[in-house]
Amino acid sequence: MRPRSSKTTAKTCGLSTPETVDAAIGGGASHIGFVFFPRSPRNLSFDQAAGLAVRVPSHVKRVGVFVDPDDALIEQAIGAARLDAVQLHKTAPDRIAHLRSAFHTEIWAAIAVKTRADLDAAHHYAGVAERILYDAKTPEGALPGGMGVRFDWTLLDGFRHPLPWALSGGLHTDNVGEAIRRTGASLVDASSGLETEPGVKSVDKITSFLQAVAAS
Ligand SMILES: O=C(O)c1ccccc1N[C@@H]1O[C@H](COP(=O)(O)O)[C@@H](O)[C@H]1O
Repeated sequence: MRPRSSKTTAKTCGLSTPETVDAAIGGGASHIGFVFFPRSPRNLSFDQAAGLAVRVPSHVKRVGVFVDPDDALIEQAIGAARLDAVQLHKTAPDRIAHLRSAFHTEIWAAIAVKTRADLDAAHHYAGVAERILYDAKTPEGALPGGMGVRFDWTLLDGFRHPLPWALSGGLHTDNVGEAIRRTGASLVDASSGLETEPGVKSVDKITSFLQAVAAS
């Protein structure tokens, strides 16, 4: 059991319809994630992202999810979806430093976690990212996120976080309360746990997830 200084907030990720964006906003999500990765079943075109982004009020932050993106993708996505932050998977610290100085945007560095040693990568992002996202390591060849895989939350026990952080990987309505109590996360992030099939978000699952976070 870990102490928390304030209520936990939630990012609902991989949204692709107006109904699910509205459900996330109405349910109290602090962040909404839009995926820009062609291999993902949640990938958005710039036009789709622009249409969804206009529904999001300013108190809810728009986060773009990328896998080692090139500059052109980031630039177009930031413009289309009016992103407040970018979440970068499999992106080296020097590359992140470049993107940060080129685009002056808030950066979340995703760390893939399976063992305690994996956490040490977080230290390489101090000074170049605003937040670490601890996500589960997925199987070789699979998408680096959005797979519903969780990691052993006890690995975070006693770890000295170099930056503000968020917890993700396999979270859903039935385990998010325990995840928050166990880790003390102040921000949690879920994607596939809010779906009926890959890429198809459920309004009911989004609503119950956000209720579980609020009740924790
Ligand atoms: O959601 C995706 O398709 C995705 C693709 C590539 C990188 C990250 C992706 N999603 C992120 O993965 C984590 C965990 O997802 P899940 O809850 O385990 O399904 C989450 O942060 C998503 O933003």
